[in-house]
Amino acid sequence: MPDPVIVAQDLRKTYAGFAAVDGISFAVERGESFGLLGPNGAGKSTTMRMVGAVSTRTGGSLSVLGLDPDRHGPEIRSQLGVVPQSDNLDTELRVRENLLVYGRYFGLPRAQVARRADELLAFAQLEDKAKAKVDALSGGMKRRLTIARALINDPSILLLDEPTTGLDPQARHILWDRLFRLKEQGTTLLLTTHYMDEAEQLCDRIVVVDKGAIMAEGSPAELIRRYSSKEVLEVRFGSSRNSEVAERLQGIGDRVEVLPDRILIYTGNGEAELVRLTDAGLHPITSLVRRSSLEDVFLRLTGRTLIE
Ligand SMILES: Nc1ncnc2c1ncn2[C@@H]1O[C@H](COP(=O)(O)OP(=O)(O)OP(=O)(O)O)[C@@H](O)[C@H]1O
Repeated sequence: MPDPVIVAQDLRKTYAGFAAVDGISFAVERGESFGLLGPNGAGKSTTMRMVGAVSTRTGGSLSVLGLDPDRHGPEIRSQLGVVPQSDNLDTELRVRENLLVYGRYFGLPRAQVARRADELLAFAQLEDKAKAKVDALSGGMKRRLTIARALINDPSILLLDEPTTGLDPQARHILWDRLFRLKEQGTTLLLTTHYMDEAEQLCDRIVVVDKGAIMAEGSPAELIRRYSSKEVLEVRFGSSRNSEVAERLQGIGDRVEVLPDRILIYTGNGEAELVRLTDAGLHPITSLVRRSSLEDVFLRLTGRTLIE
């Protein structure tokens, strides 16, 4: 049963005649993780600002939790959590104090905010940093604190603008893990990213955005199936045979990579290569998967790469 909590129809935002968002439509279902994927300047942040009721639209319609953000800003903002692109934490305050002060902006009772702050410090894995200065935190910790702060009012929807930009791989993985946890708890996530791996890891569905318009929509797997031209066949023959088999793969695929437990065949046409493998007597294949990338989907749709 569809239960959309954010619905945009032909949504537009122009700045002095320039269309930053040029008629986009999408619906985010309750509890799903939905991504706006696109390069710099695509219109992702502008869309997020309209959803978050901090910027008004120029045209089209938008509904967030059944309300129009242009008319019901305060009600919507009280039910959302917002994680902006750059952390705007109060560096004069300590870690826990940041949560307490933010909670009071929402007019929540002091005892409730204190209880929630402790829960969120645990959630963000920052319990031992409660009294630390914000400046003493790593980039990943600051992001987690920003997310914790956005959750102080127990929002049903969390908006995240480029949540892991600038973080190292380990910090990104910790953050993803926290976002998975939120999703498990039923929070709807709307996030922007220009990282394909992030979209693949985190999002149930994505829209690919470029120059203010939607180029494609679907689950990462659907988009890859529909638009990607490159494929990687991951073939397992049984590890003892890998080196023997590798010698017989000359001329198959564009490139062959032999790993201890499997062989990866990079190719433009997986079906054709499978037939060739079988014709070459290379079986039994114990398992086979096709993998491809959203990077390739984007390139195919726009003729450009995501990070330029
Ligand atoms: N306040 C503004 N005034 C004028 N132009 C703006 C304003 N805000 C955004 N734009 C323009 O609108 C376009 C979309 O910007 P937006 O920040 O939404 O892109 P984005 O996809 O979020 O990119 P990034 O990944 O860099 O944040 C850009 O060309 C930008 O320069």
